[in-house]
Amino acid sequence: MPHYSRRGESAVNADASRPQTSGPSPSGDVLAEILAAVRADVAEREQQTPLAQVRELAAAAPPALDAFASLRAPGVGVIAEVKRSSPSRGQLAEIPDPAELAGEYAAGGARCVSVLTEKRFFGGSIEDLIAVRAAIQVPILRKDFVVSSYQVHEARAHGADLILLIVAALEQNALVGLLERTESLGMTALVEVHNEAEADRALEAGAKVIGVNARDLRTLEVDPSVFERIAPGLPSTVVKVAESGVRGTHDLIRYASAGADAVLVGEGLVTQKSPRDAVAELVTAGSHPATPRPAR
Ligand SMILES: O=P(O)(O)OC[C@@H](O)[C@@H](O)c1c[nH]c2ccccc12
Repeated sequence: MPHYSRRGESAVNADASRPQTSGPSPSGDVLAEILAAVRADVAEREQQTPLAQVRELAAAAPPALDAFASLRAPGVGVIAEVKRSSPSRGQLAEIPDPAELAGEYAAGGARCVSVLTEKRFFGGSIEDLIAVRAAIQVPILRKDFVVSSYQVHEARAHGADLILLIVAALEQNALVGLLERTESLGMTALVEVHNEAEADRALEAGAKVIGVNARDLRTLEVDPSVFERIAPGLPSTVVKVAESGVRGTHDLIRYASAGADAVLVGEGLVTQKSPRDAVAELVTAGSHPATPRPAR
């Protein structure tokens, strides 16, 4: 399988379009840099709203929607992402009204809507999550770098149904604890992996939904063959999500034929004139995959 990378996606080219807020990575490990910033931001929010208060808000929130059931429905689901910028691509879209964009995604048939809430590198916020929750009824993924249970309660308090847990960002006991916390609040965890060792850790932790990210969060390089390598080794009971690098229906079909139950798409949607039509096109391609899907 040839190495597959798109123009402008290599770590070298990516540096030129980094947002001002992040700057070049001094360590060469973008994930470590993001995690340090996220820890500082969480500590600051916790000063303002203590954990006890966020727990109460989470307990009082309307119950989470069953994202697991949505993702298991027939056909390849589309998780459409509200994504303003990224460390690899700089600013992608302004998105002045994330609720409106989410409404377009839902109207186009998105199975779930992902909201990036990380501020410094992705230009998101909890306010985006709140606004999107008020606008749509489909399950919502809080997309962030979750390192503490504070963020899990915070997500639930503001209406998230799904949470991203990145294996590369967490020690195994932290991963297990956060997964349990997510499920105890009625939410689903999308557990993200990028290689076989991480996939093993996700399964050991009890992940029911596994996302294979084609982008290496340390170097930001995208290689869609990573999904084709890892997905066949996952049990058929696990919902498989292919993350990153979907720019059109051919990418969805490629992931579908490797066993994807859903694809997570950011850049390929936010840069479109009609995000609704772009989602609908992917949804249609996913409901009649050209290649037969492997039996489950
Ligand atoms: O814009 P893309 O190539 O469609 O990628 C979307 C999504 O996979 C990407 O935003 C993502 C996957 N895992 C993450 C973890 C953190 C931040 C972002 C991500």
